[in-house]
Amino acid sequence: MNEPKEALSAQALALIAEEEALLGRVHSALQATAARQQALRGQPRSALLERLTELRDEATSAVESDLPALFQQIDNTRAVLERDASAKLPEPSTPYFAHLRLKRHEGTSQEYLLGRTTFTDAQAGVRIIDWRYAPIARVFYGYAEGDDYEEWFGDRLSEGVVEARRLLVIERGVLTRIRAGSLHLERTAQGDWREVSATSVLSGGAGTAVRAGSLGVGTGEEGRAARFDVTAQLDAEQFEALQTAANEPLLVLGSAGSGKTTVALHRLSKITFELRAASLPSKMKVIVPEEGLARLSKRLLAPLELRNVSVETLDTWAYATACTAFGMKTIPLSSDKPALAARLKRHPALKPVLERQLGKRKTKDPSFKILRKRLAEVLTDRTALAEVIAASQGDLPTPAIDDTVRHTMLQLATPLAKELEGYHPEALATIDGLSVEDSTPDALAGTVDAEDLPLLLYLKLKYSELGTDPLAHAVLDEAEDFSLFELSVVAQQLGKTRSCTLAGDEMQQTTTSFAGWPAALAELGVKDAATVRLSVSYRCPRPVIELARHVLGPLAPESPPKNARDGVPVGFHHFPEEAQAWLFVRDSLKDLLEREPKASVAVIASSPEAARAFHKVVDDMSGVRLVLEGDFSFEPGVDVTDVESIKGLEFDYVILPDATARSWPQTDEARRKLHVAITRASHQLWVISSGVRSRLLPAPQS
Ligand SMILES: Nc1ncnc2c1ncn2[C@@H]1O[C@H](COP(=O)(O)OP(=O)(O)OP(=O)(O)O)[C@@H](O)[C@H]1O
Repeated sequence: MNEPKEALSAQALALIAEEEALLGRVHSALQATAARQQALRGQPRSALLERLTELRDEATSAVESDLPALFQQIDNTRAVLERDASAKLPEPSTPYFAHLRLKRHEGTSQEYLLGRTTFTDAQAGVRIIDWRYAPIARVFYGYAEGDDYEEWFGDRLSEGVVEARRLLVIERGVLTRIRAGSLHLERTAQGDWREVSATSVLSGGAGTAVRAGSLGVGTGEEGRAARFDVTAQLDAEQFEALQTAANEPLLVLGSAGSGKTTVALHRLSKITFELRAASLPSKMKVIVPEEGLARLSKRLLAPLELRNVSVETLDTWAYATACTAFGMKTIPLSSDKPALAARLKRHPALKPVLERQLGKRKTKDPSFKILRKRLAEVLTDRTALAEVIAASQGDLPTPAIDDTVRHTMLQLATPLAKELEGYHPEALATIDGLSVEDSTPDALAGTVDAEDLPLLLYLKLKYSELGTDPLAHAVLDEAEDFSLFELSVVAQQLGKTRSCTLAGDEMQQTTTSFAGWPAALAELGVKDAATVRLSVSYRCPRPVIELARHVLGPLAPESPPKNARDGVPVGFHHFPEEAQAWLFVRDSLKDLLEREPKASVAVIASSPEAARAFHKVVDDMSGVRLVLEGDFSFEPGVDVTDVESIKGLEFDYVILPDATARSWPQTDEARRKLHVAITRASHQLWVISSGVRSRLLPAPQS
């Protein structure tokens, strides 16, 4: 629980009074403007000008007592003339998220509120500026309260002191939180204000030291306070990254939870605003590797007023692009494929082999059928595949050759349905009602894998164009998981536009596709992209970051992220048997859900099979969901999921239920995946093991 302090200081009381009065002024000004817009909507500009002249004439001959009312009418009419009567006003429920007061050296003070819609009412002393383009926003993001600032706005130098810099939460029109430097105030459910201590805010609400042995730091209690808008919290490094020109490519790097997605999506918002084309969102695309992150990105885009931007997973994007490029309504996809073949098809080592094998073949605009046949020739050529394995330098094992050849041969077979054409349906009826080829190797006949689509598109590009609509900007999040083939197709969609944002972290690659940033940028045609490296870790507390670095071992970057906040120690729990371990987790989850019904918890297993097995232990508990296809609801409760589904996501609590040597062996791939799972925790992490503990974890302390 956040313990209220006894009584508020005079400084805190003055601050609350000032901010509440300011919000009151903003609401009145917005209400008055909305009423004026309503009253004058539909009136032609000429009528307004005429009315203004009349009022001025009246004022010259009016008696003194009538003057205030006349001046008021003049002001109103002028305000409407200056402001388009249909111009969008800030949303009164959340009109702004920050307050800045600057005292210039020459002595004048000026107040600015930061929001998403510009609004000025000079008479009421209200000025809301748009964080995306107002030059003064640079002062807000670049300086702290009390700092001297010095900024050039055009050719004018502005100097002074940042007198006030406050983050605010306004919920349904009510001010509920204020943060001014180290002073943090919160409105209680009863409507009073209390001061919250900095440590309790950082640790998620509990404010008391929590033993590693108990799960729960109070983060998901009833009545958890709304968060400050992340737009208000962007740090100077992140804000600077957003200043990259709209038509330039940008690579955003940084450790897990450093704000790469945040920067990429805010850049999208800024570019949309700068280009100011109403139809633009349809030409913007966010592409991410997995469904879970696609869903999260959509949620994050909503408050940035980018609901219409298309967010696609690599698979859905490749499928839609292939359908358009090959003029097909549907493409039959296999429902089952060997993991090793899928890895081979994404590996950069395949590219030179594919190019060499197919480079000699000249055909003008080959069809899907022809390209598929040519690709299959390579994928069934054992000598060519052996070259790919050798060039992968240990990333791909030799059995990948057999798996790929066998699988491709099955896909090349004529579908049984086609062979059986002409037979009477009754002769083909099966006992279980399924089609004759279902669940047999024949089910693969005539299909392609999702991984084949980028390869086929890449091959098509060798001979012709894609024929898809050009993109104005593309965000590629978790870009370390994009294959060179996918990047080359995105490059074609961007065309001459080089406007794109790649966000990534080489430590988080969970597939075999990463070829290194220089190769990725070259494939995308943006070798010279500006690169920013975000250095502050926001999501994870220090104990979690330390464990994540330990797990990476020799792969860990030299310097740890900066400014990690303190947090609860990681809980390590070892049991002789899995059954005991899981019963212990079940009881802990039950207890946690009772105490903190608003908490978000992820149980992240090493594989979908392990997630399914664990789920059986808790499937009778309400608020527990098995999520294996990325269909996260982001509701409070427990998501039982696997490591392949959670890239880019975050949860209050994370439990790793199978931290065994078998699930997490000493390989680079396991190190990176375990690191991804660990860094999803924003408050507390539990690592559960049974039998032989994973050697990637620190030795238990005796
Ligand atoms: N400047 C900031 N101040 C406070 N919180 C921030 C800031 N920047 C980002 N965050 C928060 O940190 C968390 C992680 O941000 P984000 O998901 O953008 O990181 P990421 O680098 O993309 O993570 P990952 O590598 O796991 O994909 C989010 O909750 C986000 O709102």
